[in-house]
Order: sequence, then C-alpha cells, then structure tokens
Amino acid sequence: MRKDKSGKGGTIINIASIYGYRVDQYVPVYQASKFAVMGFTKSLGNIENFNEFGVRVVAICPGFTETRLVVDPKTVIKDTKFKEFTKKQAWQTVEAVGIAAVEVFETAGSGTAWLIEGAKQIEQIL
Ligand SMILES: NC(=O)C1=CN([C@@H]2O[C@H](COP(=O)(O)OP(=O)(O)OC[C@H]3O[C@@H](n4cnc5c(N)ncnc54)[C@H](O)[C@@H]3O)[C@@H](O)[C@H]2O)C=CC1
Ligand SMILES: CCCCCC(=O)/C=C/[C@H]1C=CC(=O)[C@@H]1CCCCCCC(=O)O
Repeated sequence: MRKDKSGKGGTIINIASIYGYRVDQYVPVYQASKFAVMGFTKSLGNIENFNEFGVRVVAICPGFTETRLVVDPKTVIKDTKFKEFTKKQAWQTVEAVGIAAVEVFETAGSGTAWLIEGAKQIEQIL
C-alpha cells in the first residue's frame, strides 16, 4: 500500500472504542489495549508518515454496540456493577456504526479518531 514501495496509498481504519479515551473502573486491561490503539493511530498516522507513505490512518471509537461480543454468553462479564452500568448506556446497532464509519472514511484526516456513540453524528475526539 505504501507509495514509497510502489503502492497506491490507502486508508487504515483502526477499531478503538469509547474506552480508547474515556476511563472508568471496569475492564482495565481492555481499556489499556484501546488506549494503545489510539496512540498507535496517532503515531502511525502522523502527517509526516502520511506525506511520505500516502497511507492515511484513522481510528473509530464506537460506544456500546449490539454485537456478538456483548451477547455471547462466553464473554459475559461477571461484574454485576458493570452489568448494571451497561444497561444505562446509549446502545447502537452495528448498522449505525457502519454508516458512521463510511462518513469517517470520506472525511477524516490522518491521525484522527472519531466517536461513534448512540447512533448520533460522528464527533472528532483526537
Ligand atoms: N461491541 C461493542 O460494544 C464494541 C466493540 N468494539 C470493538 O469492535 C471490535 C469488534 O468487536 P465486536 O464486533 O463487538 O465483536 P465480535 O465478537 O462480534 O467480533 C469479533 C470478531 O473478531 C474475530 N476474532 C477474534 N479473535 C481473532 C483473531 N485472533 N484473529 C482474527 N479474528 C479474530 C471473531 O471471530 C469475531 O468475528 C473489537 O475490536 C471491539 O473491541 C469497540 C467498541 C464497542
Ligand atoms: C454483561 C456483558 C457486558 C459485555 C460488555 C458490554 O456490554 C459492552 C461493552 C462495550 C462498550 C464499549 C466497548 O468497547 C465494550 C466492549 C467491552 C468488552 C469487554 C471485554 C472485557 C475483557 O475481556 O477484558
């Protein structure tokens, strides 16, 4: 993909999460991994890299989304406080995330990150 290696350039969309920039007491290892995705996006997508390689790197940060991750019993979290917390969140469908991700693809600059939460308008957060 890299232009300096005979590629045509392109776009990488990293999947972070609201937990890539927002912090609470739940799932700390997961939150740490999503902060890493954000740092990776910002560094790899730095304008200097973009100018040299022609590869745009962006991150999306979905909020609570109705996927198998959250309904598969094997992944159900036993922390009852977290379960109660999740019930109060602004859930969205996978389709809403897909539509928003297309908008990110069409508009985002390299090294940026975008909140996609509660099926609302996308919002740049990095
Ligand atoms: N569901 C949610 O509320 C949110 C999810 N995310 C992120 O979205 C991404 C996708 O998650 P969901 O669609 O929710 O989960 P999911 O469980 O529905 O999908 C995850 C997919 O990853 C595949 N997978 C797992 N390990 C793999 C491996 N080693 N190599 C290749 N594929 C592998 C699984 O087979 C599955 O198809 C994850 O990075 C998750 O952290 C971010 C924010 C919110
Ligand atoms: C009671 C089941 C709770 C399942 C988690 C949930 O409701 C969804 C949370 C999502 C909101 C934003 C995210 O990025 C979330 C995924 C959280 C996955 C937690 C994985 C925990 C772990 O294995 O460390």
